[in-house]
Formats: sequence, C-alpha cells, structure tokens
Amino acid sequence: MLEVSGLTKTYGGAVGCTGIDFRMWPGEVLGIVGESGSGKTTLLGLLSGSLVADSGQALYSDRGGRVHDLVTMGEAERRRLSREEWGVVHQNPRDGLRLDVSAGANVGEPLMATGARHYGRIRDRALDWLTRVEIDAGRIDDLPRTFSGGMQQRLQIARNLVIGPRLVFMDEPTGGLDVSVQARLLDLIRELNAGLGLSVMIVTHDLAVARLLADRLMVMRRGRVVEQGLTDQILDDPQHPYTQLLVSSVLQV
Ligand SMILES: Nc1ncnc2c1ncn2[C@@H]1O[C@H](COP(=O)(O)OP(=O)(O)OP(=O)(O)O)[C@@H](O)[C@H]1O
Repeated sequence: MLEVSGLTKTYGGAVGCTGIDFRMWPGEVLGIVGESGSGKTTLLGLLSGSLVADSGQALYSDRGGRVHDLVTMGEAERRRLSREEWGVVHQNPRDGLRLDVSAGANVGEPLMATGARHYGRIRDRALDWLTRVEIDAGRIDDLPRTFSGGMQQRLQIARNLVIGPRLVFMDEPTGGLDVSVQARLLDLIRELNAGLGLSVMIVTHDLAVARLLADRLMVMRRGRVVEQGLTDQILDDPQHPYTQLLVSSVLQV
C-alpha cells in the first residue's frame, strides 16, 4: 500500500528525517518509536501531507489501485485522499476536532465532505460512531469542550473513522491520558484495526503501546531508521545498540 524510499526533510540546516525506507501493507499496524526529536512526527507529517519532503519518494496505492507519489502529487489529489482514504489522529484532540460545533457535527462533517446530504442518515451514522467509541448517545448535541480528554480523543477517532479510511496516521494518540483511559483507548484501536482491516501508522514513545498495537516497528534515531522488523522480534531480540538501550529502558522516560 505504501512504499517509501529515501524520504528526507530538513528544517534549515537541521535534519528532520533522512533516507527513510520502508513498506507498509494493507491492514497492518506499523509502530514508529524512538526518543524525542528522532523524527517520528516529521515522518508522519510528510506522509499525511502536513509537511513537504526535500527529496525521496513515497508511493501510495489508492483504493482503485492507482499509485501516487506523495512527495510530488498535486494539492487537489492530496485533498481527495485526505478526505476519502486517510485519517489523522493528533495527540491533542483539540488539534483534530472542531470545538465550536457539536459532537454529532464533528462526526457528520467528514461525511458531508464526501458528498452525504441526507440529514437523517448523517445523524444516524454519527450516532452509530459515537456509540462505537463509547460516547453516550445523549451527548450528541454537546460541544466537545464539555468532554473529558479521553472522550475528546475517542470523538476524534470517530471523526476520522466515519468515512471508512484505509489508512490512519496517529501521533501519540494515548499521550496525556491517564492509564485506565489509555488502556480502553488502546483496546478500541485494536478492535477497529481487527474489525475494519484498517491500516494504522502510529507514532509512540511508549514501547508498551507499541507492543500492544503494532505488527511491525520502525525504530528511529536522529532522523534515521536504525532498525525495523516484527514487533516481537525487535522488542525481544533488538539488534541495534540504540534499540537495545531503548528496550532495556535506559532511554525510556
Ligand atoms: N518546525 C521545525 N523547525 C525546526 N526544526 C524542527 C521543526 N520540527 C522539528 N524539528 C526538528 O527535527 C527533528 C525531528 O523532530 P520531530 O518532531 O520529528 O521528532 P519526534 O521524534 O516526533 O519528537 P517528539 O517525540 O518530541 O515529538 C528535531 O531535531 C527537531 O528539533
């Protein structure tokens, strides 16, 4: 579904990420781990369209089997893919929600953006998704600002998944949530991945989150991928000295 080679982004003289090579298959959860500043968010931004790469290639095969290079594709096509095939879940739900409209409208809007017009059906779909992410149906007309952090995060997930995306980018989706809320959210992401065959690229600095969710891991350091492979293999038998340090929790904060 995604084949990335030589992807590079610098900020002035500073390296964001460089020479990134990897592949991603449909239905897979790919975890990106590494210390702060290792380039995880930069990589996610390059793929999801919020940043522009300096060089490299990222070939994405869409639902219809058409291949697009995310580095060189036009803005109109990128917007179409964002609307119809991708989701982006931000660490801070406030970055991914509209706080001044109701929970129902937050979930309904992406449907309208993809052409849905029938109010009753849009509301039904929104209601269905609120229930799936365990938000009480009675809260459909409430503003997200009246929700707890965990509820806002689940609402952000519903807003992203209502259009039935193929690929969802998640940047530390459970960061800043307390442990029990985090556990429920991780269960939810797992269910959605298994139930919908959704592909997920998830950035986390938390190896326990990576272990629970990811089929495969990429370990980043100073803008480069130092090791990648099956999650169990990487965490149980790390080969690169940096991964060994990471796993032995010396670098975990
Ligand atoms: N807008 C920017 N301007 C200048 N440098 C930046 C910018 N964004 C990121 N960088 C630099 O690029 C490098 C990679 O940053 P990035 O945010 O991608 O890392 P990260 O692994 O996501 O870190 P964190 O876990 O702290 O979010 C860092 O050295 C960072 O200082």
